[in-house]
Amino acid sequence: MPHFIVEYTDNLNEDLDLHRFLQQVNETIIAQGCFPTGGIRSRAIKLEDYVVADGSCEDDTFIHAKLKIGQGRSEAEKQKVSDEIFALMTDYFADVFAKHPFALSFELEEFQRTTYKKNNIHARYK
Ligand SMILES: O=C(O)C/C(=C\C=C(/O)C(=O)O)C(=O)O
Repeated sequence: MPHFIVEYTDNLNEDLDLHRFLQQVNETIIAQGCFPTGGIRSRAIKLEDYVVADGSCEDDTFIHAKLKIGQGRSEAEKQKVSDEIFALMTDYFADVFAKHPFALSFELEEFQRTTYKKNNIHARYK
């Protein structure tokens, strides 16, 4: 299951349309052609308890996203999906960057062990 998980600080709440962002993330992942559409699960998690830097600025904000995938993709495939997702994030959150003290980051992580899975959504995309 490619899992896309984005965490965001709650002081960004009013500035974000995360459903539209997650839709675009899924479209980006599907367009790669190497991830099963029925396995893609994206979600956003609002952070209420966090500290940025030395904690002196309550207006500090951040967004961190992670794409978790199974093993087997080439380095080129992993680099391409990472580059495209971070480009989307940079573009999508450009207004946030202009308006707030803001840290944006992304990582790709591979599951180190086989995941346990049972998923009947795949049948829809066969
Ligand atoms: O292999 C994995 O665990 C991740 C994965 C796909 C998973 C599913 O399709 C699923 O859970 O149904 C992947 O393509 O990276």
